Amino acid sequence: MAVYTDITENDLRNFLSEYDVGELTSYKGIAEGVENSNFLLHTTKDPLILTLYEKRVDAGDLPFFLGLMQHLAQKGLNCPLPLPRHDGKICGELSGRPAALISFLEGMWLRKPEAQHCHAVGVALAQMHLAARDFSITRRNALSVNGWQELWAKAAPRADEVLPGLQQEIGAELDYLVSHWPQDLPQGVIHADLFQDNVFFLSDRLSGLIDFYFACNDLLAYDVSICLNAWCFQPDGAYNFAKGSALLAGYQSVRPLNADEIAALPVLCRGSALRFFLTRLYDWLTTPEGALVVKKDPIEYLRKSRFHRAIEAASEYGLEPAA
Ligand SMILES: Nc1ncnc2c1ncn2[C@@H]1O[C@H](COP(=O)(O)OP(=O)(O)O)[C@@H](O)[C@H]1O
Ligand SMILES: N[C@@H](CCOP(=O)(O)O)C(=O)O
Repeated sequence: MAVYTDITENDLRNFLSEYDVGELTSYKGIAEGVENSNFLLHTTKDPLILTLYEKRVDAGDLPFFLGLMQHLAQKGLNCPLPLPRHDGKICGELSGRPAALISFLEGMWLRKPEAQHCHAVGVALAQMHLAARDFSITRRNALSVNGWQELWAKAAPRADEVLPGLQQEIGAELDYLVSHWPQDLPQGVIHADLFQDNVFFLSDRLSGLIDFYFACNDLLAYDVSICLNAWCFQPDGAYNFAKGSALLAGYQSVRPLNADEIAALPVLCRGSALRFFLTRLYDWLTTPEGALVVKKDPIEYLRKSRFHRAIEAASEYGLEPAA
């Protein structure tokens, strides 16, 4: 459960008095998510999500995140819409944290997605990339190669506590990525965390995307690699070629990858596997016992990283040859 900051009913009512959202009838902490504290609010009007932004979210980035959601929604993408306060601002403060109200999105995330869902995710990711092309604010990816090095510097001394030999293995992988990371691929705004829990479906239809709090400007194909890692492996760790193929075909049906992006896919997948390994490892080592959050397993992403190191060409991910 991710509720790091608790709120009192009184403070919440004061916070809500800045908005035109009706009267609060109930609220509860949401037992999902890792990064921020989320609450589901019921009011005499529509249900709402209240988010209190926690450690990895810099308050200075909120205009980017919340503005991006507004921009994407205006372009027809189904994502939560931040609500404006009476003074026009879309962010306030609650229990000492920056806080915002966003619209409630109907749908459920899929525990066992199939290839058809992966296809829909590929389509939605490419649509997001295109819809964000004229978004005017930019944000550097704080969790790209430099950010990985910073995280690793903090986690490396204790890495072998998690698995003997990790310090040597990850050090070598990071060195490889630093010297092979692609620079000249198409860039734009990426979601950067489009995992299963951030994509809602109603029945088999994709109904919306949430959680734009890692979004940033980076290589568009890197976002594809994040989705391959998040959506296309089986619980036993095996890569699912049919899902990978479907996700890539869905993406390419909206935004075809160019030859350089295709050639770079294996190294991008190595990078995104390492990125999630490192944040999970850091959290694994630093989250206090008893915190109300389910820690995610770094070793899942170590296995994915190893898998990608053995890949020689993007076709092994299920990429259809160009027509
Ligand atoms: N706009 C929304 N509509 C409906 N549910 C939401 C919405 N935003 C968040 N949630 C719920 O809260 C959970 C955690 O949200 P998320 O943004 O992923 O948190 P975190 O940033 O902490 O990872 C989601 O899995 C979902 O259940
Ligand atoms: N997707 C990341 C963790 C971030 O969690 P989210 O709830 O914000 O998606 C991971 O799996 O490591």
